[in-house]
Amino acid sequence: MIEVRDLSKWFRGPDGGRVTAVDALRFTVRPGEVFGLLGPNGAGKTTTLRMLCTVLQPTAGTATVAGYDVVTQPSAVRHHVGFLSANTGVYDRMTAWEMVEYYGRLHEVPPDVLRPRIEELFKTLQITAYRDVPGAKMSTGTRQKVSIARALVNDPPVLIFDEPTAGLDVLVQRAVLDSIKALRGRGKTILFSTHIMREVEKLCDRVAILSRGRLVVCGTLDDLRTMHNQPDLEDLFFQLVS
Ligand SMILES: Nc1ncnc2c1ncn2[C@@H]1O[C@H](COP(=O)(O)OP(=O)(O)OP(=O)(O)O)[C@@H](O)[C@H]1O
Repeated sequence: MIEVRDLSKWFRGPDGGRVTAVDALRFTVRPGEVFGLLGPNGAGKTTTLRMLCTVLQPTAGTATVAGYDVVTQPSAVRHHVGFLSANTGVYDRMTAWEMVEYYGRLHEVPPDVLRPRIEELFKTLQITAYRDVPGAKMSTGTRQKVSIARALVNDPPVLIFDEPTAGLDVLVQRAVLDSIKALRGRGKTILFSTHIMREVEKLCDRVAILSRGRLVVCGTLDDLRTMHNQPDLEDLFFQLVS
């Protein structure tokens, strides 16, 4: 479960003024649900996800992830969340296996559990052939799949993905989306940001649309279409954020 209550983040802008990146956000993501965060560039999606992963400190408000407070219990949050972004680090000199194993050890996964789990993840993500290939020699798609394996290695209950399919070809995109669906089937709480409406339509149980740091609307796609009398998601998005 993810619970976000009046979460805000301000930055100091280049002119010394205040930039409100995230403004009093409120939403809940439940186990077994895929929740999509949509919004134009600069809407505050990445800042929100980074606060939930404890990479950034909120300026105001509260958030809990898997029942742990992001400000007062950051290390417990990190143990219960798998985070993935388009540029999650894959080290050039480590092989796929070494990298995922390293993160498993960091998360204190017992050795007898770790090996079969990595084997299973590599099989599901179809990267077994790359287990001994170093990061420097991997394609973008393979690097992203290794990052997914890394995010899942400790089997966290909550997954936070920032534009997980950015820059990937359609085959890898589909593999990533299928993995997300399978994770939902296992009762994971999944929050992800995207610009791709097709992904949202295929995957999201509920969405929140952000604009200039504020939540403009939140609900199921059917709710939003009915509420705004607009069957086309892209047109609806345009109507709400422009
Ligand atoms: N470290 C920072 N210092 C100052 N301003 C920042 C910082 N990080 C983000 N911002 C500002 O906060 C706002 C929200 O940025 P954020 O990256 O969260 O948006 P986003 O919705 O993820 O955009 P995109 O879709 O382009 O990734 C923007 O105005 C951005 O310029």
